[in-house]
Amino acid sequence: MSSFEQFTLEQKQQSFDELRDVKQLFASRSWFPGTSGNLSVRIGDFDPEQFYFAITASGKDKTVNTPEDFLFVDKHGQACEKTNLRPSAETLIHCEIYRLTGAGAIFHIHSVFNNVISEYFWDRKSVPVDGVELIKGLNNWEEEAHIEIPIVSNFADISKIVPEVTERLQPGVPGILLRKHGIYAWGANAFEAKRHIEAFEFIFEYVYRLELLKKGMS
Ligand SMILES: CSCCC(=O)C(=O)COP(=O)(O)O
Ligand SMILES: [Zn+2]
Repeated sequence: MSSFEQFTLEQKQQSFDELRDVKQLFASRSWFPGTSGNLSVRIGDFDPEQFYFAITASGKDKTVNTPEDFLFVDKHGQACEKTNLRPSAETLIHCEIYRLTGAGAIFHIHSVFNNVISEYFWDRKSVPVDGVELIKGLNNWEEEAHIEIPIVSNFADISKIVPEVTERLQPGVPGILLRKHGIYAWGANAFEAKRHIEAFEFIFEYVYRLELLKKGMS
């Protein structure tokens, strides 16, 4: 079984650099209101028995860069190195998504569109999406694809959200909505996770505007 000590300083710095680039880009899009959101990238190969990832520290203003923005945790969400930083309060959700999918990166943002849509479709526990071109951004190339984006409960106690994530993850849908909270999207690497979160946000705005038009409320 691998241990965290195998990773070089350069490898660790590369993970932090990757997170910093995504953090800056998402901040420029106002995707981290009120210190919300968290980002992680896995380091090394995926082994369900043991894996490690870099994650944003909890409660930080993600629109600014400091030398203390990220830390490494193991598959249980425990810090790998001595640090005063606390990993994201939502680290356990990242741990579970890595365990279930073997993803290489997981990004979480709060937006008005993802919050409104999660509440609007809460009764059916998923967001139906029909034939929108940007579904291809989720790597689904089917003609007129139909997808259902799962919505799970939001609890202050994050450990209570995890079993719903386990139960509701949809094969072929690299994201999950937390009710009135935000979207988690993941991919094989940071490039793919970014593409997925962008596709989801486009889809949420599309669905929102279409529902308004249907009601004659544009
Ligand atoms: C003020 S946002 C509430 C917490 C949250 O939903 C979030 O995404 C940020 O939490 P973190 O501990 O990762 O800073
Ligand atoms: Zn959140």
